[in-house]
Amino acid sequence: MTPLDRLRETWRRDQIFDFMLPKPEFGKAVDTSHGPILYVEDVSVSFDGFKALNNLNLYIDDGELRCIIGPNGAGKTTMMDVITGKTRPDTGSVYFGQRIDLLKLPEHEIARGGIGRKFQKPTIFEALSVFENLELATASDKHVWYTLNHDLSAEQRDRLDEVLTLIGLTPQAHQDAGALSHGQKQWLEIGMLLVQNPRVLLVDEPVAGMTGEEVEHTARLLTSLAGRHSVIVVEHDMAFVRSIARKVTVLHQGSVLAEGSMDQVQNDPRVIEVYLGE
Ligand SMILES: Nc1ncnc2c1ncn2[C@@H]1O[C@H](COP(=O)(O)OP(=O)(O)OP(=O)(O)O)[C@@H](O)[C@H]1O
Repeated sequence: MTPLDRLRETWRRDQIFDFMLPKPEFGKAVDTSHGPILYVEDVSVSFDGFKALNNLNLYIDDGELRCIIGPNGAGKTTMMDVITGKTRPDTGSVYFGQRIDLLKLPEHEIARGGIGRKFQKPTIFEALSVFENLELATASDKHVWYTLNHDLSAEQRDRLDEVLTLIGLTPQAHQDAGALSHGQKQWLEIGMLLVQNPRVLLVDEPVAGMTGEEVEHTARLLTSLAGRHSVIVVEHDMAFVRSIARKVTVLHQGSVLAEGSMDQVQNDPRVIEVYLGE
């Protein structure tokens, strides 16, 4: 890639990344004194009369790792869309901690305010290095050229180094992100969310298309995040879910069908009938 291509790529304007938008101040005000960090209560969403979510109730505790499974069309993506403000429910309430009503906030404020979402397809800057991608995601001034030409504070640099170690990409820090493997790109994108210190991370099918080794690395990464972040993982790969699961929620027809340990839900006859017996 020539320097001119690199410049063009850096100035690419076909995507607005959440991290380019201003950061609202409510992140630290999230009240988790009663345990949950997310309250999804009696939420229903209809598309042309079809109920994608049907009185869904879901509570995620501060710092927990929750796996969400369920057959195609169960409402998993719609649930994430509601939490992140992409879809507004017909009825119900969604709170971030006890006080912050997510239904009153636009999507970008939810993202910048502490609820990060990792889509299946990575959206990294391929022409920039791994480090520069993280640097951009960290920055408070979102003008790309400004960010890449101004020094990080010692604290920001420490956080970046910490995240590089966490995602296992320290040796690749100065490689172009475009040259990374599929799995490494996914970890970089998780890293770009982590440098913003989200309270909640929603991760959609993180291991799709990964090699066995990459799957293992992803399992270690996601389990290491629990405690400091609340992590919600939507995944169809049952071996992977088993390897990371503490508590599992099974969605079916827009509602919670079962919830509990992996062993409990795997042995639940209703779950076997609608999902695991497929
Ligand atoms: N924008 C939309 N317009 C109409 N129907 C929709 C829309 N979005 C989702 N649906 C429908 O709502 C239902 C729930 O979809 P959703 O994508 O949430 O399920 P899912 O559990 O994520 O499925 P998958 O595992 O296949 O990703 C499906 O029947 C889907 O076709």
